[in-house]
Amino acid sequence: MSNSVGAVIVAAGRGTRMGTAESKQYLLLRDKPIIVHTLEVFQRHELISEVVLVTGEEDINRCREWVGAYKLDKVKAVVPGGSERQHSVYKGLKSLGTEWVMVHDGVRPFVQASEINACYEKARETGASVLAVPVKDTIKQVDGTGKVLSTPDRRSLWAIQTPQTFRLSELLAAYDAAERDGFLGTDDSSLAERSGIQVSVVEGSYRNIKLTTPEDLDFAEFTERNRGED
Ligand SMILES: Nc1ccn([C@@H]2O[C@H](COP(=O)(O)OP(=O)(O)OP(=O)(O)O)[C@@H](O)[C@H]2O)c(=O)n1
Ligand SMILES: C[C@](O)(CO)[C@H](O)COP(=O)(O)O
Repeated sequence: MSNSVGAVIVAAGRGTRMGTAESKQYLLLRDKPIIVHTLEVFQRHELISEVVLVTGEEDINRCREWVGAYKLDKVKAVVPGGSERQHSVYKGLKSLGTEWVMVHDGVRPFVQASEINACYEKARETGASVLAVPVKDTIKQVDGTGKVLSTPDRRSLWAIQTPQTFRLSELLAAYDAAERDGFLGTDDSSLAERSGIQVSVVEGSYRNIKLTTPEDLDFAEFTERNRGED
């Protein structure tokens, strides 16, 4: 059986928490759109044979231009997303033709090649994997009025990142089931979990942040400045 690996990179969000006029995935970092930085990590990676980019309908043309200009020839399709991340991923999965899929947020440009390797190896070994870091803060469950309900044991809590890696056919079946049941999850693993897929964590880095709020851009600029030229 082929073990080809593809990536679905989702970038169809509006970035409301970032609060910029331009969607955050298109802001420039060292003169290059953030989404291009992310795509380049997968373009350079020897494991990845195919990439599907999911964007807003109105952004498809400029994304296709960047695919050409930055020689991102592993990007086989640029497709329109949906109203929620889950809908965007689903559309991307339907356009991919590999045995394995890594789903990755377009606004996580700092993922490392070594992390992609580790995620793939763990998925081959156990069936599915997510990149994650142990939480640093104490986490509390709080009700709608601000009253603390409980303090879960931090040793069992991980902050989940992307990539999230699955057999494409299994993840597609999990997405079909979620659609059928009207289930909406905030990551891909939650759909896989409810379909009975065992998912394992791979310990990653606190640097693989999801650029979400304005202070994340300070971190991104600092990180880029200190990385120097590739
Ligand atoms: N309908 C959506 C929503 C999100 N995403 C993508 O999913 C990733 C993670 O989402 P998030 O950081 O929440 O992005 P936004 O939805 O754009 O942000 P916000 O919630 O602040 O509006 C991003 O790369 C985003 O572009 C997507 O493809 N389609
Ligand atoms: C998939 C994800 O990045 C894992 O941390 C996250 O759940 C995306 O959530 P968002 O609500 O789209 O920010």
